[in-house]
Amino acid sequence: MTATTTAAGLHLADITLTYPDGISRLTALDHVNLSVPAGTITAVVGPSGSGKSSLLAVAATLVTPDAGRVSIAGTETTGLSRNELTALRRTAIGIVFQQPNLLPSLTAAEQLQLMVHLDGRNPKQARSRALDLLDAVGLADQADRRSHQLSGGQRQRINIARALMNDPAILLIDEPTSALDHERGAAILELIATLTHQRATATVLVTHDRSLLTTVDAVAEVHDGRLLPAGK
Ligand SMILES: Nc1ncnc2c1ncn2[C@@H]1O[C@H](COP(=O)(O)OP(=O)(O)OP(=O)(O)O)[C@@H](O)[C@H]1O
Repeated sequence: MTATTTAAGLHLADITLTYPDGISRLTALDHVNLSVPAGTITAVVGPSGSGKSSLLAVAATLVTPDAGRVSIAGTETTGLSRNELTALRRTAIGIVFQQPNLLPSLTAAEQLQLMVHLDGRNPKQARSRALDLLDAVGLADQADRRSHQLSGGQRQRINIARALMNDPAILLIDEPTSALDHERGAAILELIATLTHQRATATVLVTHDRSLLTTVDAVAEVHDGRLLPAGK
């Protein structure tokens, strides 16, 4: 791996995160190190309450850890202002939440175009980019349908396409298959792997479904806030 590739990915170094817990504090992440090179996908697995969502929130720069460093596509986030972090999230990080949260009044293409409008950028190319991405997730023929006319799997594909609208270097995905049956879940995982390799994103995927882990490049197992040695 070259130094450039290392810088281009997502790097968490010696992360500790605690939450207030009565008179003491609960350690949610305990000296966690995780490196995800560009163009690869790492699955984060572990029991309920082990720290998976906390790890995703730190990687997304939504939560500041007590200690440790987060590097996003070559940018060290320590010391950045709130505005700088917001800008970094908009340009470099795509987040796919468990629930698609699509707006009922918008068509599939508009759900994606909205990302560009919200960002205050020129919307001229938004439509063609939205159509390209819908094509990439296998929904080219659904661009003008509204969310209630789509299946759960199709909505999750839109959710993923939407996270890619700003061409992020880092893609963070929380339980994308929890609402789907095994076959549709496997298809979504295949899609995420393909997009990760094609678009060279550093992808982190939180999942409970270990049967889907054959599709990923690395598995990070979290127990009580600690990362077990990397495996696959
Ligand atoms: N905002 C918070 N305040 C206090 N404690 C929290 C907070 N968020 C999470 N925790 C605690 O931190 C630990 C890790 O939680 P986290 O949500 O990261 O686990 P998880 O592995 O994502 O769990 P699940 O699979 O159930 O979603 C748990 O003990 C949880 O109770």
